[in-house]
Amino acid sequence: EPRAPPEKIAVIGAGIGGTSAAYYLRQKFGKDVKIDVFEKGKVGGRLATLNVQGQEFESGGSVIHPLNLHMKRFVKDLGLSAVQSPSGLVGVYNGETLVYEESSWFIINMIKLIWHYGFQSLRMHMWVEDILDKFMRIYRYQSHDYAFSSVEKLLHSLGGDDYLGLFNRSLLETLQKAGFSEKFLDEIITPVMRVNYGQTTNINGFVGAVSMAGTDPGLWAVKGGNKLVCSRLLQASRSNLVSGLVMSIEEKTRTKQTGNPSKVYEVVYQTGSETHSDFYDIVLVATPLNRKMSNINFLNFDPPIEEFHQHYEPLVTTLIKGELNSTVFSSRALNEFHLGTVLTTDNPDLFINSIGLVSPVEEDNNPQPKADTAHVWKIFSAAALTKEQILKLFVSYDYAVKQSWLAYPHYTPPEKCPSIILHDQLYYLNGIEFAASAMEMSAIAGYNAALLAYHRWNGNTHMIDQEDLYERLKTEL
Ligand SMILES: Cc1cc2nc3c(=O)[nH]c(=O)nc-3n(C[C@H](O)[C@H](O)[C@H](O)COP(=O)(O)OP(=O)(O)OC[C@H]3O[C@@H](n4cnc5c(N)ncnc54)[C@H](O)[C@@H]3O)c2cc1C
Ligand SMILES: CC(C)=CCC/C(C)=C/CC/C(C)=C/CSC[C@H](N)C(=O)O
Repeated sequence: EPRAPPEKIAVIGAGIGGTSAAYYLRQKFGKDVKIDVFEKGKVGGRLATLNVQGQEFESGGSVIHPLNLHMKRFVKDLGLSAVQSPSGLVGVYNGETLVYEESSWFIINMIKLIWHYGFQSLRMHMWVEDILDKFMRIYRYQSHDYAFSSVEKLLHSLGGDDYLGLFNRSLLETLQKAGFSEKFLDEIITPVMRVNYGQTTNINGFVGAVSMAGTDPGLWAVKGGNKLVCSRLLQASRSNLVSGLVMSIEEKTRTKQTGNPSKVYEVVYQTGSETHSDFYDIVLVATPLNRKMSNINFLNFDPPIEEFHQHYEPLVTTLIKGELNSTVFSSRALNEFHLGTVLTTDNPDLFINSIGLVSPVEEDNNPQPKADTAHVWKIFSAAALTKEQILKLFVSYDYAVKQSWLAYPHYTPPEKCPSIILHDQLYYLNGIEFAASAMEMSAIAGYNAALLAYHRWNGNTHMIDQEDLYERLKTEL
């Protein structure tokens, strides 16, 4: 006999991971299960906007890849629309000069790249494309309802030992072995890792490839703000949003109406100054587990659930409306400075990772730097900028606003991804960020956790951790 569906499920965290999990849990478990989504801050989590003089700008997760199929589907199915992300010209600054500068002419760019770096740029493109090609297999597995019990097994199913090897070695090691030159790594690859992950080529090769994919053409964002996906997913999942801080989760035995004792989880949470608790059959934790970010205590588990000491990289997003001092980066005045983004090399004297022109979340255009005009620039830096630092970068500015993040894991390969299954019916989504942190990765983790919870609840072991899925599904329609 099929097992009765669970009565209540808790999801902790209303970022893209938690809200996509709630959406897929509803699809799998049906209309009767009660789903509570706990959120201590704002729905969206690391998808957020900041207001600059009446207009909203992305301050967290901003760009989405054209092949991020879950994000694409959410936008379509939830009645949202997409806008193209700014794709202005990019330069690379090393603290003294621009070591690389894009031109608006495709052919000139090609000649420049070949002149400086031979065919390494083309080889890099092919390397990323091959990794993305294999990455796309996850969509086929998930559309056939297959789930994975660990991030390592998921990665292995995409491309075997080579794929897992990418995760276990640094990007530097992988690219050096593949024959890429020091100059190319320092001047092109490191600046991309700095803008996207605030780190160097010491990150793992998989997140390195994801980061390079973040420079592909056709990047997009959600009109009105990426965080709208989270609120729409919550609505569509018909979950109950609990605005509160989860403090602890404890396994308890409860006698249900049927008279049989069953294992449940007691979730203790705080709303304002009040403490409450509730019981759940299944719990999904959709926030990084560490003291600084979530501080959830797992009580009385046998064996105990390990303490998480996952270090997340501090990062500050600063939005400034002002007139850029282009002479910081080149001898040219602003009316001859056509770069929309300046990336930086790994120079300890530099106090920013990147600076780029941005558009409001409602707009679908490419801002161009113009002389005597104040534009909104987004700066990523490891620490908050001082007024003196801002005045080095801008001739003048009207408005500045900042948001501090613990943004993404500090990657130190080789490392083990935290388990997805923490206990019998207790799941953890954010271990996937140790492979790579991106919106689509959290959406994949949300879907995977919903499938895993469903199959484990119903004893469908044949739908979990299947080997050779790619070969097996090749012949299926
Ligand atoms: C500055 C920045 C730029 C980025 N740019 C991009 C980009 O361009 N493209 C891209 O794809 N990705 C980008 N990312 C990464 C992307 O934003 C994240 O990978 C993704 O949003 C993570 O989503 P999540 O739901 O897993 O976690 P989160 O968004 O962190 O959600 C977790 C939620 O849980 C809540 N929570 C935590 N503890 C508790 C508790 N005890 N009780 C209740 N609630 C709790 C938090 O408040 C939070 O809302 C960027 C990230 C940052 C910070
Ligand atoms: C998950 C896959 C296959 C692809 C995602 C590619 C992608 C969009 C990578 C970007 C990841 C990231 C963390 C970017 C941070 S900064 C983004 C942007 N440059 C900005 O200026 O805000």
